[in-house]
Amino acid sequence: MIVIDSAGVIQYVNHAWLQFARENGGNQPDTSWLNQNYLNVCDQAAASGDEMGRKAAAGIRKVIANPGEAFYLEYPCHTPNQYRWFMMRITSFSEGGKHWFVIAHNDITERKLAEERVEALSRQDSLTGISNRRNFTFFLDQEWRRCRRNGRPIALAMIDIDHFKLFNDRYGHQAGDDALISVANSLSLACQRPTDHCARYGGEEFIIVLGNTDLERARPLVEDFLERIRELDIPNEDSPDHPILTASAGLTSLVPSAENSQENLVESADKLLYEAKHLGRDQLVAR
Ligand SMILES: Nc1nc2c(ncn2[C@@H]2O[C@H](COP(=O)(O)OP(=O)(O)OP(=O)(O)O)[C@@H](O)[C@H]2O)c(=O)[nH]1
Repeated sequence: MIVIDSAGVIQYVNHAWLQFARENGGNQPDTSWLNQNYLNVCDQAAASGDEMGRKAAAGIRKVIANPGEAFYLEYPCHTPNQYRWFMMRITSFSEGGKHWFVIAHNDITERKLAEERVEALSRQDSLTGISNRRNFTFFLDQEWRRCRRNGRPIALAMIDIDHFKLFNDRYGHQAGDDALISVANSLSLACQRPTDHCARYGGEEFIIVLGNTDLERARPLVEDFLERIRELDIPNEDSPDHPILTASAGLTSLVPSAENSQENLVESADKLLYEAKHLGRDQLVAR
């Protein structure tokens, strides 16, 4: 923590400040902090392209201009081998007819790590560990915009496990969960390009987006996804169609434009999946 005057000149530094400076390679003597202009330090950082330096300087000036206000800034401060986040807090007090400004930096790394863990979990399907529908929507939106900018096609496939109710009824819900995990693993292994993404869309339904891919190129890829599910060789002996776990898929592709939407893409794939189910399951319908 430091205290500055209204010109930005440091009047006081506490023990923790000095210790942090020593531990972080500052080899200046402890007393040299006093009378340094902290605003200048931030301005110099800003001039060398440091965005946080610019924000800090602006925040300090704002509180100096309005001493009743406070300013908070969360900023990363990583070293090559340490992930760190700090929060800078600027408040003021009056003493001897003058305003003084307290600048405190608190280590908030633990909180940031916890927030990042929560954020990652909120994007993940809790059973299978692959993306959930929310994260898929986010990815589709990015990929849609990219393909629209570049005038490139985007393909989308809906894949639904066949007769999964019969599977659950015969082998139990836990075996059903294990089967979903195996299917998810095999689909995510197959989706390796940065422009591809697979997610669990709902119960026994998976969704795959293939950026930069037309129908002709997408078709064999989705056929391969269905083959990978067959190759898992998970018995589904009560299925009236096949004694192993299979899936049906609907696939479509379009070039994003003002005349169509992401919802159109998903709806079309869903309709084609419905057709695949009605044609006898364990197959792809692509159009
Ligand atoms: N074990 C398990 N089962 C699930 C999960 N989510 C959905 N299901 C089951 O998936 C089954 C889906 O049944 P239906 O929608 O009738 O579809 P289906 O039996 O696969 O039939 P078709 O799709 O027409 O081939 C239901 O029995 C759900 O309980 C899950 O997380 N774990």
